Amino acid sequence: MLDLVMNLTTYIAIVGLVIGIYILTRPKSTSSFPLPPGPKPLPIIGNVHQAPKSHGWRTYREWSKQYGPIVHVNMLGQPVIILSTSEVVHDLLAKRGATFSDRPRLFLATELALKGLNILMMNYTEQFRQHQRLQVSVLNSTSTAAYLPFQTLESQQLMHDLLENAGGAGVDVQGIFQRTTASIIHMLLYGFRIKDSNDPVLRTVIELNDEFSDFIKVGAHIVDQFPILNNLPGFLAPWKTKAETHYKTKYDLRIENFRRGLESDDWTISKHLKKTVEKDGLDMPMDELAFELGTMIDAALDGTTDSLIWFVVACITQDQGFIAKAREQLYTVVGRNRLPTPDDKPNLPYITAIVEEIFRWRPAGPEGVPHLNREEATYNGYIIPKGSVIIPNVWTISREEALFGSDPDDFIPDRWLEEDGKTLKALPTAVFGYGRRTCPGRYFARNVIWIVVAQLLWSFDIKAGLSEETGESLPVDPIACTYGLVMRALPYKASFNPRGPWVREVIARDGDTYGTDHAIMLNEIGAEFA
Ligand code: HEM
Repeated sequence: MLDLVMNLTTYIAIVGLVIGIYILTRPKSTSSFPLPPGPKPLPIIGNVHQAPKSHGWRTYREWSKQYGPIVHVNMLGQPVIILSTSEVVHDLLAKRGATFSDRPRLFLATELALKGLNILMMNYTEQFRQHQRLQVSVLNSTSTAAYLPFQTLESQQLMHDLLENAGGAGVDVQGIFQRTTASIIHMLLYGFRIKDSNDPVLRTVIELNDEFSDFIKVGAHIVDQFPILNNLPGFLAPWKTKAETHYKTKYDLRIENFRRGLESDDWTISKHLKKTVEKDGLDMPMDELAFELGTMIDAALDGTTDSLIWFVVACITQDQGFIAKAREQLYTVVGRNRLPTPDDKPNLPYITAIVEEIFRWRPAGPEGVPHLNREEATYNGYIIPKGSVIIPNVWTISREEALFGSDPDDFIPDRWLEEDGKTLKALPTAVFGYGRRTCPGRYFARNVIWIVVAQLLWSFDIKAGLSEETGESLPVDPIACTYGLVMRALPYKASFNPRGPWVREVIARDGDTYGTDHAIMLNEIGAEFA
């Protein structure tokens, strides 16, 4: 017991000493401009005592109401700048991209970036730009158009799975939607489909994503504020083991998937990008390329699936007539003999408006992905110290009343359409980030979500699931969610009942797609790339 107390005392003393030295020797700004306003800090610890323990975006919204669109907080000496309007975030992250495109050093996440193995957390270096060029070559609007047939196929499979398994009392929707998104992206990258929501590859990706989401929380790990603590021996720095275990599991998974992608008989994005690396003579080890592909898997899976799961929450809790409006357009344009397809998109603007409203109402990443400024900057009379963690406060930006109206917490797709009901308004979407770091997967994500939303509304009445015991509707809380890099709705049950006999007929004909020869589809995509 005494040993334990001694160890703890020594630990606290060493950590305290290291922090003290760090604070005293930290470089100070000499600018005469003031810092942006924010909650009043205490000496040394700054605003640590006021920092939200979870769901930070809710506190940031309150702070933005109190202090304005640029808020400064001090986390043990680390400046954090929270941006809360579309104008401010564009001015800094997009227009001043040369300064504002690095990533903060969030130790657990950055450890991988330093090894060249975490693209999301890499600084905006030449090494990062090489990866970005490769990603954009397979995710731009033209390339992603080639994936539409496969995305449609998986959406049909989803309709089939829901028809078979999710009627009556309903099911927990998470696994079914995760399988759909995971299958699309694994098929394109590695050549295999995911046919079961308990598939071990899918479960491992979800677990790693959840862990990473925790690593990347701003202010959650003391080593982020004091990188110097990383020099402590392993037994005093438990985060090192955590990061190492995460890294090893990720490494094995990514290398194995990449191998499968390269050995596939058919065209895959793995093979395509390996060829590009070789043809262009890029200096990129193959494990780094495997990690680039893995970043696409992680990014695609969470944001896309969670947006779909929030859409189901909107159908259950927010219907002020949007479902009827969507159906009217769907049945006029598509009829009852087939499922909607991407070819219908120009004639279904209301579905496009619904997709934009999902991103606004429940942005998958409500605190955005943090940036960091590599130079001191001044803006609107304030100083933004070099090395500040910049948080694009996506939750609040998506609720700007001047842009979206006075009812920003409600789900109203109509706000995206001009009076003619056909033309989409030029309103900003915050969910995909900003400037040089804007999400390269946005075309891919929009396409998947559009197809699934159109087919779901065409096929099913979507309601809350029923209690097995009482048969009563189970409550679905529209704000209950996880906290991390992404905001996932807490598990809930929903039921999907076909709208009529025509749905059964169409899904019986087109729904079960596991007999389809996906090799032909992949090779057609390959031919388009060639
Ligand atoms: C609704 C779905 C999605 C959302 C909400 C989303 C959101 C984001 C955000 C906010 C960022 C960081 C932007 C910034 O730093 O300013 C990002 C980066 C990224 N996304 Fe997405 N994303 C989605 C889907 C996808 C998909 C489908 C893919 C790939 C197939 C993808 C690939 C990436 C990659 C590779 C990055 C790293 C880029 C960088 O660090 O600069 N994302 N995404």
